[in-house]
Amino acid sequence: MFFSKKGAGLAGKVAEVLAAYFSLTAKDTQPWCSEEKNDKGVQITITLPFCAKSQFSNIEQHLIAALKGKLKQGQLHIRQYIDSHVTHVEPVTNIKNVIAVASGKGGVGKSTTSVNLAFALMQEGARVGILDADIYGPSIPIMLGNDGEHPESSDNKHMQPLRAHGMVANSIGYLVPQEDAAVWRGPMASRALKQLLDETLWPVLDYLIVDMPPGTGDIQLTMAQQVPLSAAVVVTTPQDLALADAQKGISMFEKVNVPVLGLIENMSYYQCRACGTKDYIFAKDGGEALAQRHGLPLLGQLPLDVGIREHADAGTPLLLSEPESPLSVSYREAARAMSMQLALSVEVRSDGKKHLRGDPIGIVGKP
Ligand SMILES: Nc1ncnc2c1ncn2[C@@H]1O[C@H](COP(=O)(O)OP(=O)(O)OP(=O)(O)O)[C@@H](O)[C@H]1O
Repeated sequence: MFFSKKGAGLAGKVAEVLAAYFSLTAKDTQPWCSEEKNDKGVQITITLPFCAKSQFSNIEQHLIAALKGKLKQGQLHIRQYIDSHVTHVEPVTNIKNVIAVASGKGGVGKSTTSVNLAFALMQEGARVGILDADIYGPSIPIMLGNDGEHPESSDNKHMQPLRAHGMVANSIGYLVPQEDAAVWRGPMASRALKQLLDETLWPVLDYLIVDMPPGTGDIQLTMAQQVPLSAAVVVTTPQDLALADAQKGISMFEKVNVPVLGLIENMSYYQCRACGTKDYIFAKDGGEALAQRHGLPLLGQLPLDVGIREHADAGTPLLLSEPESPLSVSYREAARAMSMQLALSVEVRSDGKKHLRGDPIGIVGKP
């Protein structure tokens, strides 16, 4: 068996085509491509550092067509491996990347986006969990359809995460009545988040999506500092008021040195089901302009859609109920863009996999 030098031979050519496919440079894609000679001939393996499972067959077809006869079906193997990325705080056992989903303004669809993004990442082949840090208005239990359930604990110190539709989750909403958490002061709220994060027996996860409380005040700042965030995503509507607050959200993460991977514009437009006309209820392209101003990618633009609201209220995740709908396709595009942006723009942890200990003892089943 023989592995070629990265960048040479057929693997080098594959890297070049792959670079054009993803609008990157061959320097970016060369480390993903390796070549091996065995009794079947030259075999090429591509290891993507982000999740994009739904695109594997498109990528394969594109490469075979572009490399005209040099690469054949059965010669190419595509897989993905998501690394842990650097954080300023010690990582949480078993979690490779904690990603905050934040918004400056309340009610812009941050929780809805968190849940749909989490399932979209899962459909792209990542192992994903969700943590509801919206201590004052936890809505994840309703959106996952398991409101009223409680985490189990065998030692009164650690909790098993809840499981819903293949996703692991925890939320203050599973632990205390909402009226109780609503009156907590800042330090208690941040302590609760830290406990939820540290005392849940998370299985190995590529991404833990954290639905942050809305706003950019002291509580959110403390949370952003205490949680080992690899990065953040900011959700906004295109409306001026929401954009001004989203801007504050971006600045808050900059202040605590957490990279912002991009913006998601929610409620971008409403499309009439009868005539197809698009109405820009909250103004047009505000998210795009804000993203441009900050040199950030616009990861996605989602419409105001009754289906998004209905699935959130019913606890039947849109991505699972209607996986092929244009909305689900848009969420998966946003998930791939987010995952790719993390892989390309944030450094990989130098101490590697030390914090990955396998499934914690006592955990039932796999995610
Ligand atoms: N794209 C959308 N289309 C239709 N309804 C939406 C969309 N996004 C969110 N909603 C609805 O808007 C309401 C607010 O959404 P959500 O709870 O996700 O916002 P939030 O920003 O997390 O709110 P909070 O500030 O309370 O945490 C919910 O009723 C949700 O179902």
